Parts: sequence; C-alpha cells; structure tokens
Amino acid sequence: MKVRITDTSLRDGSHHKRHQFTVDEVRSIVAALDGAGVPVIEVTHGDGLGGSSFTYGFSKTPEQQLIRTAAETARNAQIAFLMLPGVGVKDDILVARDNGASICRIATHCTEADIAVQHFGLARERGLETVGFLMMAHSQPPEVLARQARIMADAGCQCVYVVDSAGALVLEQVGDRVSALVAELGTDAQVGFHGHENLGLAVANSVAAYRAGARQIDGSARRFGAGAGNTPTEAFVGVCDKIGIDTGIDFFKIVDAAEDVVLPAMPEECRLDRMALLMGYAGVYSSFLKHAYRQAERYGVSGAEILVQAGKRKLVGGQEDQLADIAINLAR
Ligand SMILES: C[C@H](O)CC(=O)C(=O)O
Ligand SMILES: [Mn+2]
Repeated sequence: MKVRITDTSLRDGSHHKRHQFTVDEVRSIVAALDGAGVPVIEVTHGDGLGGSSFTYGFSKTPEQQLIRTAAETARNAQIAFLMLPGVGVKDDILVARDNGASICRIATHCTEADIAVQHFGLARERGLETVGFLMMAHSQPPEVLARQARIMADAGCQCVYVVDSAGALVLEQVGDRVSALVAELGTDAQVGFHGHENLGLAVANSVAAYRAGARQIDGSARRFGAGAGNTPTEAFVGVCDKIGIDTGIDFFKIVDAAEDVVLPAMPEECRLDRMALLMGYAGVYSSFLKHAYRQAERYGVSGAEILVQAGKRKLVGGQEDQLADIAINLAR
C-alpha cells in the first residue's frame, strides 16, 4: 500500500525559525528533499500566505519568492502552499499558483470549515490540487470532524486532514478521527494526518492514521516544525519501509538530507522539553510556543504559565494576541 508524504519543514518549520528562511536555504532544502524522492514539499510563512505581519512575525524573504524558488528547484516534487482564509486572501492563491505551486492547502479551525468554501472553489477552478486542514482536531469528537470534512469535500477539497496542531492526540484518538472521516468521505476525498511531537507520539500517531485509512501524511525533516516539531519525515519513512508501506522516498537519502541540509538551517533542534510537553498535555496550539517565549520575556512571567492559561482559555490559531493579555494579567 502507498502513502503520499508532504514535507512541511519549509512551512511548519518557519514557526521554529521565526519565518527567517532565505532563498539559498529553500533552494538547498528543496533540492535535497526532491533528490530523496519526497513527492510534495510545502513552502509558505508558518501561518500561511499573508502571515507576515506584526501578529505572526515578519518573513525575512517574501514567501512568494520562496515558493518560486522552490518550484524552480524541484525536478519531480510538487510544491504546496498553506493558506488560512482571512490571514491570506484569494489573490494570494493565484499568485502562488503563478509562482509554480500546484497544491493549495487551506486550513481552518476544526469547527469552521465553512469559511474555506470559496477558496476551495477558486483553487479547483484554477486547476490546483486541494487539501483541507481541520486544525486543533483534538478539541472535537470524530463525528463533529466528519461533518466539517464533508463541508470541505463538498466545496472541492480532495483530501481532508486531521490536524493535531497541539500534538495532543494519542494513538486510538487519531485512528478514531481518521476512521470517521474515511467513513464520511468514501471515494469523495482522501484523508490525511498532520502530527506534532509534543507528547512524543508523532510517528506512532502517523502509523495509526495510516492504519485507519489516511493516505496522505505530513512530516518535517528533522522534526523542523512548531512546538516539539512534526513527525520526522526520515523516521516515518524508515518505519514505513519496515512495515511495508510504500512512500517512494529513499530512506538513506532522506536521512542524509535531514542531517546534512535541513539541520544546518535550523536555529536549534526542536526540543521535547517542558514547554512542548505542556502544550501536548493541555492541548495548546504548537505555533504559540515562540509567542509565549516572547511575551514571557517581555512581561517577566513564566512562559509555561502562559501556555497553561492558553489551554484553559481554549485559545485557537489567530488568538495569538491573547497571549500578551495572559502575560499582562500574570505580571499583575
Ligand atoms: C497555521 C498552522 O501552523 C497550521 C498547522 O501546521 C497546524 O495547525 O498544526
Ligand atoms: Mn503544524
């Protein structure tokens, strides 16, 4: 059986790198991943098209330039981009397509699929392949996610992902969610899984997703992603080889790419430390990590406490400014 892996180190990794990728880094990472046989490489600001802002952090290099560089570099891999309706706008999708990207991935909070309907329509109309992200999928039961997946599929989404943004899901909880989507979507759309490593389960959760019927799985070379990072692409490829899942990726080449090319571009390894564990345990959005560090330093309070409070408030992506509010309250 086959699975398609999308490497998101040049998008989810953008959170960890505070969106400071250079053209040279994108060129060398895309060349290495493509050379190893990675079929899809995602390149965008961490928060998707249009994410470069005071709230999310400014990109060092305009993301559309990075997308164009990636598309010019890849020989076989398709280039994907992420967009969150409202952070990016429809015109951004068209520009990314003109720059050579062929897969449009649209992310919403997992109860708000309806805000992406027009974006899926536009993407399909312009010949882009489409993927939908149901973010913070730990926060809703399988049947709710399945209903949201149906909205995306009816709008033209060709693969709906269960996105474990907080790295909070544990094995069967992934399988149950993926199974519910597979049952709902049937042949209308594929199902995918995007994991985070905050409880140390990203590879195991990805295998659970595959076994429940997911046929697209995200990884990041060297776990380069938000929080404790994503499912390490190279480890997942090795595990797939051993249990008979065909990824089409050369294990030895992806191991070399991760170590020799991706690691040098990382500010530091993604750590499974106290802050990351707290995010997985309390169900906090992984990309809040760097924001929490910043607000903790700014207001002289504990970053861990900011994350715990963010979990209590059940904050979702887009509510980064509330981390400052939490820090101010803690400082008082
Ligand atoms: C915009 C987010 O970083 C998307 C994502 O990778 C996640 O929710 O996880
Ligand atoms: Mn992610």
